[in-house]
Amino acid sequence: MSSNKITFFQRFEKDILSGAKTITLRDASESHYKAGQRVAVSTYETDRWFCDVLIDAVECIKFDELNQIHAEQENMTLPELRSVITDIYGEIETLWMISFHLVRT
Ligand SMILES: CC(=O)Nc1ccn([C@H]2C[C@H](O)[C@@H](CO)O2)c(=O)n1
Repeated sequence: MSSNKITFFQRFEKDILSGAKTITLRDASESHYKAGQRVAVSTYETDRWFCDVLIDAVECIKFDELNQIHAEQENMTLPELRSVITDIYGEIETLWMISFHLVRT
């Protein structure tokens, strides 16, 4: 089912609001977002809304294909990014890269 909402861990809020983070990598359960869709963003921990984003693209990517560019788009180092993903999803092969930009209101 399509959803006009996405959550992020609170620790990423600043990076999203500053524009430093422009992608997020999710599992198949969040592969339903579509380019052009406006999505409300809230914290995972308390469901507090903090911005809207516009989805630019949703692309399938393998964990082993993650590179320095993806890390920069996540505002992390590549080892940090790999570690964050493994902490959240365990050993995962297929990810969905959701590219987005902030809607300034
Ligand atoms: C519930 C859930 O899975 N929430 C998530 C998943 C991922 N993220 C962030 C963490 C990294 O920056 C990227 C890569 O997965 O996306 C998140 O904030 N919340």
